[in-house]
Amino acid sequence: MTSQIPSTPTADQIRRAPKVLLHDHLDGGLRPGTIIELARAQGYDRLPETEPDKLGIWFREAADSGSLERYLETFAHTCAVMQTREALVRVAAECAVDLAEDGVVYAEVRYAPEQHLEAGLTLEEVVEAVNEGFREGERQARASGHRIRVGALLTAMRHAARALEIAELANAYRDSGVVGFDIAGAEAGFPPTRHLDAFEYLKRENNHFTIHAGEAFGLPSIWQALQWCGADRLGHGVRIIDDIEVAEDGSVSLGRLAAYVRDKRIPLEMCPTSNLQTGAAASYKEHPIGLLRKLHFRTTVNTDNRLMSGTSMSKEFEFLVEAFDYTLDDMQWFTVNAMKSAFIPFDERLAMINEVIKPGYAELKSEWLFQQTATTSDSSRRTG
Ligand SMILES: O=c1[nH]cnc2c1ncn2[C@H]1C[C@H](O)[C@@H](CO)O1
Ligand SMILES: [Zn+2]
Repeated sequence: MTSQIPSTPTADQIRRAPKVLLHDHLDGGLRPGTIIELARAQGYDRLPETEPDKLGIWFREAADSGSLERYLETFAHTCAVMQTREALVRVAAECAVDLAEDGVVYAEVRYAPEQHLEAGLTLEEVVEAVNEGFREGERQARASGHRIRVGALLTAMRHAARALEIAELANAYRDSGVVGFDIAGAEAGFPPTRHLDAFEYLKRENNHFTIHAGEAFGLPSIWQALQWCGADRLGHGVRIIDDIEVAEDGSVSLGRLAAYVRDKRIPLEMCPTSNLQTGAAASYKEHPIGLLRKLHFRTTVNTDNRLMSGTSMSKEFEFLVEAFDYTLDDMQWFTVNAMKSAFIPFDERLAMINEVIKPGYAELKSEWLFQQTATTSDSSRRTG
């Protein structure tokens, strides 16, 4: 019999637990201090604050608008300072280091190369700079005792018309650090089928892609992403809840689309705090991830934009532990789900699960078991 560890993990255990992150934007995760330094060095004078703590708060509050469109406006400042090779290398390296220090062992970090061309870089130079930064960050993390592997996802902006070009770029770099493709940006009015040529190209190339869908717009967006475009995963996908009915007696019935998503094991890249900010969910307790996890959808936990949401993988798990009483077993379930859904080869995913994730959780659980015996024998000595 496998034991179910009932304890609520502490913040320290959550941080030390191995975590896997599939949905994190490079331009949504800069350190506030880095933005300020890069802005000074580059003569960018439009930052709303020039002191790191205040700038961090400004991003969070500005992103707290309840609207995806207003949330996205804040990226003008981060993209503005990510236009040179040096800036991109630095931001990518710091991203890998910050994730590793937070206990993330595998991450797929996305960005839109087309948003980093203003100072004259080519698309290829952008990809190479970010790759160099990720490799540098992995090295720095290893030197300070953390292990992380970071793959890049290339995003095309859904309001623009460069998706095929970016898909070709992702394909060209698939053996050099880029593990897949994505589309992002305002969802309403920009359905995924606008970029069908890019998705069809990637399918012909046997390549992988995820699509932001079912975040600000509902079921039609998810349906198109899966049934027209053939997405391997859904970015957010939170609105799949609109196709699930819970009756007063607690019985649950799934519509055809929700059943398809669950039965086909389509990974949902859920980002709770981001969803609260853009109005896709009202509170952590009411976030659909609770029900979706119970119903065995292939749910994963993600950060989306650590800067705009003032979050980290550990914080997202802390919020969920608080809202749903999750245990280390639940955390491991989400983490294994995420690793299974990654875009790297199957044998490498399996090795991460068996050699890194499971042993990491086993160690944390064994600490808990020893604490239990210590507490029990202490109290039996006292009472005996
Ligand atoms: O949650 C999101 N939904 C849609 N688009 C997003 C989200 N977070 C970030 N983006 C956009 C803004 C970034 O500039 C772009 C590439 O990372 O992706
Ligand atoms: Zn996103």
